[in-house]
Amino acid sequence: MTDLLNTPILVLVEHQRGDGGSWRLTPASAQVVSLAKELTDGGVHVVALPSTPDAPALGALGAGKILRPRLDDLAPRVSGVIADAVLACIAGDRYGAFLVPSSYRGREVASRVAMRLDSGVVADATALEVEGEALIATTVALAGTWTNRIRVAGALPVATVKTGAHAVVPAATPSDPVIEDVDFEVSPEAGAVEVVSSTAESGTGRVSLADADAVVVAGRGTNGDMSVVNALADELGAAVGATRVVADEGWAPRNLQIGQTGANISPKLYIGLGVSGAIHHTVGMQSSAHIVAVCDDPDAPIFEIADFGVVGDLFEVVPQALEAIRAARGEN
Ligand SMILES: Cc1cc2nc3c(=O)[nH]c(=O)nc-3n(C[C@H](O)[C@H](O)[C@H](O)COP(=O)(O)OP(=O)(O)OC[C@H]3O[C@@H](n4cnc5c(N)ncnc54)[C@H](O)[C@@H]3O)c2cc1C
Repeated sequence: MTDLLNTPILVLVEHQRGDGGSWRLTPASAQVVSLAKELTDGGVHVVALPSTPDAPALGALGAGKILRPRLDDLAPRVSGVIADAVLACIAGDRYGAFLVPSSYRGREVASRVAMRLDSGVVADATALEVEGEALIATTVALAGTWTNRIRVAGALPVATVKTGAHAVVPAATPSDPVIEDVDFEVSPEAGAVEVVSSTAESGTGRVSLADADAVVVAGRGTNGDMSVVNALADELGAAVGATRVVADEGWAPRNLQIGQTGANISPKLYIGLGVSGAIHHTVGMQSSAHIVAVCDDPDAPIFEIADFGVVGDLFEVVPQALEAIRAARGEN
């Protein structure tokens, strides 16, 4: 059981467009708000960027206040602009910590905010607790062989939290969060960045890598045949990921690459198909809760971190697995 802070925690939350075009709180943000609630009895305030934030979802999680920076025509894609907005929000109260989901932009904003406040920052925390009045972050390193507990010091401890590090926990008493508009000045360095163009990636129709509870990952062993990977992902409602080899070969888009030079994921379930488990890949998935591997090489390093491994040809194993899943669901 963690000690508690007695000051509010500020969380920068992310939204995505839902059905009908309204802004919906992302699952990763809901997880961080739930985690923050367990670390303080001073309440949780959030910084939300859309003009119509998802107040019902934030209320269900017990957030007390929604701070809405006046972005007007400023670009929310520029991390310097968001850091300026967050700093203005922080100035309005005495916060005990600032937390952000571990997205690419989240890490950038967190480090900018920490630098401007001369505070410590930890990226990709898999757990947070309070000891006395100190925030302690847990991170994993070196292919999951090391766990670090790091005390985050400074005026306002800052941490980015990995997706899947905490469950979404509805508040015992839902709130009706107050929405407060916050004016802020854009710093010269943020103002010096201009978004020239911005193009939405065409959706795959699947859940995104960042928000997925389950991810099926294609390795070189697929030899470019993504059909089994897609079939298993669709059966499980999972996202599809890829190793760098698969992205390099053009068998999957680059934004699906997981690892040192790709995305960092920690879903409840990771399934690697024809993935050897090179360290450059495993650094990006080693904190997944359950790791399943199908690979024909019994000496592949993926089996050292797998909870469940099958040594075999993925083109024989996956169809059998699909049949078994459908039979268990009574679909056959
Ligand atoms: C600086 C740097 C950064 C890198 N960044 C990344 C990164 O971000 N992400 C990343 O993934 N990699 C990265 N890499 C590359 C990384 O080192 C590995 O080369 C890569 O992860 C290997 O991908 P793989 O597992 O798909 O292929 P392989 O290592 O070739 O493994 C394929 C496995 O599939 C097995 N197999 C073959 N056929 C079948 C079959 N029919 N059924 C079952 N199993 C089969 C093989 O036996 C083998 O074990 C980086 C490398 C460098 C140098």
